[in-house]
Amino acid sequence: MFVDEAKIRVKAGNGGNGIVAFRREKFVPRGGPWGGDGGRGGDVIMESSERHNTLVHFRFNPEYKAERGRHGEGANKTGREGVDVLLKVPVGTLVYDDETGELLHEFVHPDERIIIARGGRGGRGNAQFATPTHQAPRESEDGKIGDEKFLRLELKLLADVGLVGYPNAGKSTLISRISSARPKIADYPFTTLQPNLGVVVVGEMPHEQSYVVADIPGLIEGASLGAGLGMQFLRHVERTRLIAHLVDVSDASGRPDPVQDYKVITKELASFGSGIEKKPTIIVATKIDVANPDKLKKLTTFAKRSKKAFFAISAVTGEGIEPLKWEMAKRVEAIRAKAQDPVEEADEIEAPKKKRRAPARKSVR
Ligand SMILES: Nc1nc2c(ncn2[C@@H]2O[C@H](COP(=O)(O)OP(=O)(O)OP(=O)(O)O)[C@@H](O)[C@H]2O)c(=O)[nH]1
Ligand SMILES: [Mg+2]
Repeated sequence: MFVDEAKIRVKAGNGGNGIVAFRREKFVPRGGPWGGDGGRGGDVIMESSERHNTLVHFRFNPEYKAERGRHGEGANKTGREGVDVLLKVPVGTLVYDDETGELLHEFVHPDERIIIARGGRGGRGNAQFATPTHQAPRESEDGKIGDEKFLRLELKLLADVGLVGYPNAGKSTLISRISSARPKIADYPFTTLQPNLGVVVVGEMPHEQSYVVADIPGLIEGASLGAGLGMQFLRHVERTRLIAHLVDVSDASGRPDPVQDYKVITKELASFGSGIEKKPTIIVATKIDVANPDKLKKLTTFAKRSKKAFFAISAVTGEGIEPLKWEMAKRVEAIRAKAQDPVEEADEIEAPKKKRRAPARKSVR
């Protein structure tokens, strides 16, 4: 099970206090009460977005506070409302109350919005307490406390990029170089028996981007007919946005022609029948530290002719790894942005209202 998790604290703004004030002007000898109400505290809002696919940004920054409402002012002026805080979460995120374990919300669609912590209401100023028999009230209310919650966010990871290729092509080695996944790596085929998912982060906070890469067992000729192991795992790359097709250009592959290798695997992908072979694909030549120059040249030429993006990497020297990492980020981002074109208006869903924890305090001055 590939689950991303983050724990955060959210605090909505407290309401501003209402105040006690009386009108005092030169030609108005007994001015009435005119203390304004406090402003409402800001809410903490969560919204699902297709731009995010992991929760890593919450692990960098686990605390979110909305602004408090300003206190009321004289002349019956209501205090300014606190500014809300908006947290973007990936579609599929589950939000739990970390203290009770209760599931508060599941984001199913893009652009769903909930108030996860509600700002406190502003307190009333003394102007609001005036009645015909009580014309100079000296009472006002304090603002109410904004909600505070400890949340656990959970997300089942879906891969953005699928690594495919023959066994031993270097798929697991690549994922271990670019993410924190630590799969088993060995120089025999079918080392990977289970798919591995890794979260790749590029750039610095707050401009970082992250995406999920899936490393699956190698494919071989005849995989679609049941040879090897890889086919049953192709469903993990069925929904990815991008394929990185790794081709070994060293002599370690034991096969003479990398272009032929590429074609064989592509044919197997096509036999799976869900259009994986038609996904945007980057061709990646691997093991260039020990490349057979003829093989590398042949694959390079082929990629150029077929107008496919092409990268050559070595997991041993690190050559080409950074550019590939960024290119994948760029493409994933572009495909996400495209997918995000508004298709339908999502409903606004509000979190169930919760009882206020702090009762209104009435201050008499
Ligand atoms: N010289 C060199 N060896 C590499 C490179 N990348 C991977 N290898 C070696 O190639 C062998 C296979 O690497 P893996 O990453 O396990 O290959 P895989 O594609 O995950 O293989 P399967 O899991 O069997 O499909 C290992 O011995 C790695 O050390 C590289 O860039 N240069
Ligand atoms: Mg592997």
